[in-house]
Amino acid sequence: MNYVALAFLNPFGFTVVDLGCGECTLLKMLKFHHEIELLVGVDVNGAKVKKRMHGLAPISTDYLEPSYDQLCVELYQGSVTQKDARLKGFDLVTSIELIEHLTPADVELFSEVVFGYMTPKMVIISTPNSEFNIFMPGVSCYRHSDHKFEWTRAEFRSWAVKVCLDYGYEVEFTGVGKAPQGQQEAVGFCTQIGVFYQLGGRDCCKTLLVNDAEDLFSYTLLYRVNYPSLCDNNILRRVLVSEVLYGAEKLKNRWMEEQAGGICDAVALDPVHHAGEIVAVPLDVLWSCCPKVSVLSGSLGNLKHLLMDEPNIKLSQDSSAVLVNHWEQDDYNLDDSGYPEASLHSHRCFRGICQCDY
Ligand SMILES: C[S@@+](CC[C@H](N)C(=O)[O-])C[C@H]1O[C@@H](n2cnc3c(N)ncnc32)[C@H](O)[C@@H]1O
Ligand SMILES: [Mg+2]
Repeated sequence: MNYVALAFLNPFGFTVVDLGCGECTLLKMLKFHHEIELLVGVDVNGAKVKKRMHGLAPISTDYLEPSYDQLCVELYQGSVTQKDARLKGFDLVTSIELIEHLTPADVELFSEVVFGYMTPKMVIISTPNSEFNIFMPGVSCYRHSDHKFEWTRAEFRSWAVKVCLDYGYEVEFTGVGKAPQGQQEAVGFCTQIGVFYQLGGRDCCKTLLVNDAEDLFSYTLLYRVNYPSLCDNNILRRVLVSEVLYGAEKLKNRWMEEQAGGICDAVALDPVHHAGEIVAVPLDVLWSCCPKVSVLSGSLGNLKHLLMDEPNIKLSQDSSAVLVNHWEQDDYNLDDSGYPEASLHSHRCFRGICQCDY
């Protein structure tokens, strides 16, 4: 799929269904297209889907470094000859090497379900081109024992043109797998592909009129997963908190290095003297020194607001600074309100980062 084709679709998050998804090979490739927000697979053979569906689960980096992309993957067991209301109105339906496995009567139902009921903006259908079989050693009839037919280019074209007339689409033909030199025009591609575009919106043509009472959920949901996304407020907070803690720790370490190498050598290196001390890293310093923190929070005000009720972050009483332990410790000494008291002796400062004795 190229970006020109995608540009024809909804720019605010695409929805794609792969009919006859089998082992989810196409879905596994499509999940890397950032534009796609809902990716659905349907196959009549549920066992086949179940065997491979976990390959569509998010991996550890999706959780550790989530992006703003949103993606939900759903897999269903069901037949393309039956309607399911959850599959209506998608941007794109793909059907790769499926229709030749259907009886002619089921191809009719497929056309009605896909173009008349699901009414996607775009449909991509691939099927073998029987004219190419002369180049396939050992193929005397069909390429696969389960094929109910294999069409010539003219037969595919005739079916596709009828579908367009019936349901208000236009079609372009292409393919993959070139014939030997000089014979491409006479024979065509190994696999022929029709790319169908819906004409003039969903209301202009013979779409099947289905009212809500008739809407069906005939497919069985096998798998559903939401990828972690920074659009989810809980995930945004989790990532922001870890960036704040990381940034504050780094700034504190820089400050300690400065202390150790400069004026307060003896003091800074004496762990006993500093036990229980806390370093205050001002939010505005974090904001300007940690690009990820500023990008994730959007503004200094937001940063303050987002951290205020965060149990894993200790803020100073006026919420202007993050408090981190001077030395690696398990706990701070907190007062009754849960925060260190504000009797700050800011006797050692570096870029606004202060060591405070509580
Ligand atoms: C040749 S495989 C193609 C699989 C996949 N599209 C690919 O290209 O790797 C055909 C798939 O269509 C599925 N299939 C056959 N009849 C179907 C039907 N009526 N509804 C949904 N899927 C069907 C089969 O179970 C099989 O997984
Ligand atoms: Mg096939």
